Amino acid sequence: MFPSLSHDTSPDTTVLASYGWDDSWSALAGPLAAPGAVPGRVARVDRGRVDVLTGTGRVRADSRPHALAVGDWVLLDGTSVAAVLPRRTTLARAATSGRSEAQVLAANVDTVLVTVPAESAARAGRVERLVALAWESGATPVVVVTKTDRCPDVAAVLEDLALSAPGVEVVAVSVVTGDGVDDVAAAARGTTVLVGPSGAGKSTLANALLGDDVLAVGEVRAVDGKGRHTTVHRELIPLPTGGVLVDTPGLRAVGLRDAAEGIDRAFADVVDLADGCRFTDCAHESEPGCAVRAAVEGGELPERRREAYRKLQREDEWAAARTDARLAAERRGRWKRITRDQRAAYRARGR
Ligand SMILES: Nc1nc2c(ncn2[C@@H]2O[C@H](COP(=O)(O)OP(=O)(O)OP(=O)(O)O)[C@@H](O)[C@H]2O)c(=O)[nH]1
Ligand SMILES: [Zn+2]
Repeated sequence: MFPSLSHDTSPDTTVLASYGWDDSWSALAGPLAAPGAVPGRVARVDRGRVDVLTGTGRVRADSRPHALAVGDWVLLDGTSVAAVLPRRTTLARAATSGRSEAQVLAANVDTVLVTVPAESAARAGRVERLVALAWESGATPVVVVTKTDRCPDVAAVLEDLALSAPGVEVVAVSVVTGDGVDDVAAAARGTTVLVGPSGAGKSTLANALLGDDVLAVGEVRAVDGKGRHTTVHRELIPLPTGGVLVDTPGLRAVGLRDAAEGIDRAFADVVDLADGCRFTDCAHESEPGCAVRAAVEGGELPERRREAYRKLQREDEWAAARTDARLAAERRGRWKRITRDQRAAYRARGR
């Protein structure tokens, strides 16, 4: 009933596959399917409405009551979302502007390309934060050093970053010379997002990855289901080298939230050392028998790594406390309502 890749090579399936549809999505969709349901991927989210890319074109659909994100796979019943397939990964950040919930930036992302301009790569703090965010989401981070044409000693930058992102692939690219564009394309496995500070070269790199399909920044040519070229917003774009690029605005500065595991993975070197601390809840500040501080003093661990780890942990704990405070306030509110309702019921009975 659903386009399955191994058995069906119709144009619809080919188009759907270019958005990332595969046999495992098809298997997940099966049990949720009502007759006539059409699978598609969310490319754009507005209030209560979504743009869904299906095998036969773009459909504007009513998403209520689902809370959808770019990258979600859904089943459409006409122009309404009948079902949402379970997410493989969820890229979320702490919401800004005083709200304490997380904000889902994209769903089902496989690869997070963390861009850092070669000239400012020494400020690795941002890289560490974004690598932690990527690990936490369930995706695989790749560090991309951009604008290498402007940097006299790329090798030193790469060496430095390897310390800031242990176990993470690091690639170097210059869109000016073209060096490394193929490496980035190869690293962009599955559904990919580009994250990093403003001016890091994300849009330029996206255009380079998209090759000839590019019209201008903000617009690309895409082939619709009928084989026509149409201009679409660049939210979810098939890459000519395979994979899909998701453009998520607002992925420059991110706050971490509920990201303890992601942080630990991004700081695997520090966590390894922490196994040797005397206290299991050691904060690596002034506790006796701290193996992390001993490693810093012995020159095995850069002090900035210890500091960066603590900083992200504190931030994450603070976000968690804020969430707890909100939940507590909600509980209080609910309790007030319950007692008020009870009193009202009591009075009503007494009459
Ligand atoms: N020298 C050099 N300049 C580059 C390279 N890639 C991008 N740039 C320039 O860097 C500037 C910023 O590039 P963008 O692609 O707009 O950066 P961005 O990360 O998308 O920035 P935001 O949209 O603000 O997040 C532009 O002037 C680009 O032309 C490169 O490989 N080498
Ligand atoms: Zn310690």
